[in-house]
Amino acid sequence: MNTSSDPTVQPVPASVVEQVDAADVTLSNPKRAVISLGSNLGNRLETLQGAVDALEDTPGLRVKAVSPVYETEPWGVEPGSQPSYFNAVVLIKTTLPPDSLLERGHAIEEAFLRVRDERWGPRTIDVDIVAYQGIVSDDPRLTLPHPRAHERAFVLAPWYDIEPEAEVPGRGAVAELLSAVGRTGVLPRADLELRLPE
Ligand SMILES: Nc1ncnc2c1ncn2[C@@H]1O[C@H](COP(=O)(O)OP(=O)(O)OP(=O)(O)O)[C@@H](O)[C@H]1O
Ligand SMILES: Nc1nc2c(c(=O)[nH]1)N=C(CO)CN2
Repeated sequence: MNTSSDPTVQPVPASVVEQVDAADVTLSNPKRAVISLGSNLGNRLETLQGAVDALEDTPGLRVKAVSPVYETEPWGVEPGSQPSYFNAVVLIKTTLPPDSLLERGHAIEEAFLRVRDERWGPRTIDVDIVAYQGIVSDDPRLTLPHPRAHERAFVLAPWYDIEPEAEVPGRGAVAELLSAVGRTGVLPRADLELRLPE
């Protein structure tokens, strides 16, 4: 049937076509991104798994790899002032642009009742965008790569496990950055595991 001559078939507006494409990463040119997850309040493992599942449930986003879980000393605060963190890194493919991915990360944090009060305060969940494709940007709303990722063993160690050849754009190889910062206070928890959503 020639639909263009059928008055009952309406042409699909371009904006709708774009939405449909954005809803399925298999349809259009997905980008790679690296997400860091951290939790030091409540049931830390359950929360990390919930965040992985929530990422996978996002239209236009697929989780491609999930790192081992690390138990880590709180970084950037007085030693002993906070519970230890569970940290993991997730590799995704997505058709969401960076600002929508950031928004989705904030929505996941809200869903897990993250309270924002003090800087680097304890939290049920932290969702950081470590890198998005090779983009380098110093926009404070979304700095890429994450401005402190290259100095955080709790990001570099799990990322290295699932992508040993990875680079932090503009900073160098994850392997070398990890050697430079060391693994002190970052312990693999081989007894724990996050599931890669099916
Ligand atoms: N790459 C990024 N990933 C996530 N948030 C970012 C990024 N770059 C800038 N931001 C901005 O940082 C703001 C504060 O984020 P957040 O409260 O998660 O910081 P934090 O986790 O306490 O500290 P840190 O940024 O050192 O990890 C966010 O509202 C966001 O706009
Ligand atoms: N070990 C550890 N320390 C932190 C973490 C984190 O995820 N793990 N996140 C912070 C703010 O993003 C500050 N300090």
